[in-house]
Amino acid sequence: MTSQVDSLLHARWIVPVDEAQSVLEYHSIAIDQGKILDILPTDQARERYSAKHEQTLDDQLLMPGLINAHGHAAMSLFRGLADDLALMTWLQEHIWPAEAAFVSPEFVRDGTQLAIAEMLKSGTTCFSDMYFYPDIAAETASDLGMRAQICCPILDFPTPWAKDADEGIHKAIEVHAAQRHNALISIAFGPHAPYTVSDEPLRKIASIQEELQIPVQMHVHETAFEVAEAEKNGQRPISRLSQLGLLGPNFQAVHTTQLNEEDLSLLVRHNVKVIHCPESNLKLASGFCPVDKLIKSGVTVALGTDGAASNNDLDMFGEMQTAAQLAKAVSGDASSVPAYEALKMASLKGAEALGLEKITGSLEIGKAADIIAIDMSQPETQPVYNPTSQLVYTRMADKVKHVWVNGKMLVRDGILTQIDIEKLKQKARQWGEKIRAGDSHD
Ligand SMILES: CSC[C@H]1O[C@@H](n2cnc3c(O)ncnc32)[C@H](O)[C@@H]1O
Ligand SMILES: [Zn+2]
Repeated sequence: MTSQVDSLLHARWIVPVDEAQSVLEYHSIAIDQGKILDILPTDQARERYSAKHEQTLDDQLLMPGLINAHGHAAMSLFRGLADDLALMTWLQEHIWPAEAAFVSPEFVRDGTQLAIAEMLKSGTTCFSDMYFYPDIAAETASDLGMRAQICCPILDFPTPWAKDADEGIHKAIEVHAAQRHNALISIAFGPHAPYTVSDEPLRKIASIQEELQIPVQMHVHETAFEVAEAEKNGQRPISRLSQLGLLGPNFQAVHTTQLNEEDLSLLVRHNVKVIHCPESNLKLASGFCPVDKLIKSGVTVALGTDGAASNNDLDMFGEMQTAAQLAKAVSGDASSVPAYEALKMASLKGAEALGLEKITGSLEIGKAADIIAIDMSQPETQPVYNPTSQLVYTRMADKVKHVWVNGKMLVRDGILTQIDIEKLKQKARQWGEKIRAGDSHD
């Protein structure tokens, strides 16, 4: 007697991302109702299960979908608008004026779709977003079947979405309530940075997040300039956030390129999650996150691309490679962030950072079927001594063949199943023309 399941995937390799750092050969995954029901040797799977959809993935590797733990999805429409600039010049003289002129619900819908198309095609199945109109971003991700943490933006000054921090907090609570039954979407507070949000709203966020258990994501210690400016007022930002009661296991600190011993011990003591965005830090010359030191101190470090205007792509395989290589350069130790650790940062650690580790981030029985299939047959991946090494140190994003989120196939043979890519590219080109012409909506 065989058990009937929705899908059965037979793979040459499976990298589940587990404690044992397993690499399974000739194993299969049984999927039912969007979840992983079983992982077992293929000969046993053929005896035990029959499936509505059965696929044999010769020369392919199955692994958890990647988790992009920090970004600004709709900024894909600003890709290449302002390059080769330091953070504050880039933000104040180029990005914030462009956002004031062009960001609208339609901009966010189209830009988020463009980002999701790019992320899915390169193997990301879950992303964290911090941008204006988070209600629209949540709806867009959910409609396309993508998993996301949506961080509602909170800044002291007027933005396209809220007139001040108080309104941002109020609207964030509404978005949280509206999305609470959506299995694909989780909502977080997104206070932008210590230099754009004052003490009063931060205290408010600290108390609400504790009560409602809503995560908080924030750019923190991104540059030496940020920390030096804060020190002029007598306190480093991490120390200030600690005093305001914001630091805790639900706090996601993005960047942290500047950490002294006191900062580090606060992050450790409060079990703060760190989100490392190496390519954005390199491009904006922001500094280097001491990843090796953080991991050795027991801090959960996840990976993010940041927005496409500061990266300039949303390729998490590339980010993994950069993270593994940069960690070695920064620590002066070639054994820092070995391949499997980089893989964990882009999957299981990402899920842990976003509080989604019971749902996604690894291939485990009972978790959602958020899975990607990688073509390992190309010349640049031969020979395969160690599949994990190929995944991190060679060019892999273009080898993503299939993608499933919650058991639903969103990419088949490299083609998006839910998105009309030609129509989407046409919309992106139209936005590009409008923005180039400086033709704002008001
Ligand atoms: C709160 S909405 C997001 C806000 O952040 C801006 N942004 C994009 N990238 C960065 C970065 O690396 N550091 C700081 N702020 C960034 C984005 O343009 C929006 O205004
Ligand atoms: Zn960012």
